[in-house]
Amino acid sequence: MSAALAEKPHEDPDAFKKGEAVIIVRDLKNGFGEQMVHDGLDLQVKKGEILGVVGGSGTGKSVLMRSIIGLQQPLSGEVEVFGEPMIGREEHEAREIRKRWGVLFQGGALFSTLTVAENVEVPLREYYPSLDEALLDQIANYKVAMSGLAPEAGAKFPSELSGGMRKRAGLARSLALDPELLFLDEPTAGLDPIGAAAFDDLIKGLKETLGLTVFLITHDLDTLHAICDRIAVLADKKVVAIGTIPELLALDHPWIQEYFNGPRGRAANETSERHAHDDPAENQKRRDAALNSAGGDTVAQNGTENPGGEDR
Ligand SMILES: Nc1ncnc2c1ncn2[C@@H]1O[C@H](COP(=O)(O)OP(=O)(O)OP(=O)(O)O)[C@@H](O)[C@H]1O
Repeated sequence: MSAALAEKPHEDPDAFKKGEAVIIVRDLKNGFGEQMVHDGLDLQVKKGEILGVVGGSGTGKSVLMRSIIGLQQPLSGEVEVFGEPMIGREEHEAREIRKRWGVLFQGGALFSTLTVAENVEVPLREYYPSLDEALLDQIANYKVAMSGLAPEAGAKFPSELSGGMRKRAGLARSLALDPELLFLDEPTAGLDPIGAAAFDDLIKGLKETLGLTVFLITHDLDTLHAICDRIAVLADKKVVAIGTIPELLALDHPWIQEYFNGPRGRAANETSERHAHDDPAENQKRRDAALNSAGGDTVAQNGTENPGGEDR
């Protein structure tokens, strides 16, 4: 689908064939008191894609995610996930749909009095109360490993983790129920560049191996270049454009031009072009090295904080 400035109130409802769109948002309106956050927002997320959601601070990216997952009651509009209407559903119906997605909130949103493994077990206990303790532990350990944490991390409390480890622990919990769809709210915010690149690789790897669809809110230009299939731009209370980076760059929209063509945007583009010409084996080595030096494993093994790097 090519990028288009959404001058009309509704995105093309036939943009994807039936069943191809995992999320459909139509004519969404959200507001708080006098302030309208969304006014006629349309969006479709295609099965199997990583959709990056960008926009200036306060444009309503998190409110959009909260509306889709049912934590924010919109003023009006429609939200469909997996072909199921979400607004006004009975709790027991919504629960069955919720089971099919995982969410990583900005700070990880871990329970501070539970260990990482116990945090991962929370959704398992909620949805499968008859699972025995041994199986719960086994599943939790598996999810901890999938998230790139060392086995020792499962027994740690969130306060004993670095920022990078907390993100991975939150990711482990979001994977607990084998989701088809992942919501990630600024997953690389606050990570040093190496840790952020390793996290990007982890998400991309999970998407490819598990066939996940990913709704990814981010400000991180490197993430957009490295792993997003398409990008939706929020501005003026709606999705003003959606497409690949080259498609967005072809648009004459001041925020888009400033964002992708400003100094940071150009630097991210150059980095991604450089990596596109890398040898795949070298890329793998780079990823392994990044993973080993990222906050995650290092901290899990020696219990010390990730030696600081600047946030990206
Ligand atoms: N519960 C709430 N009550 C009142 N206003 C809210 C509430 N939640 C969000 N808002 C307002 O809605 C607007 C959009 O917030 P949101 O958190 O979605 O922005 P965002 O695009 O995710 O921003 P950022 O990039 O800074 O995280 C903001 O002006 C915010 O103050």
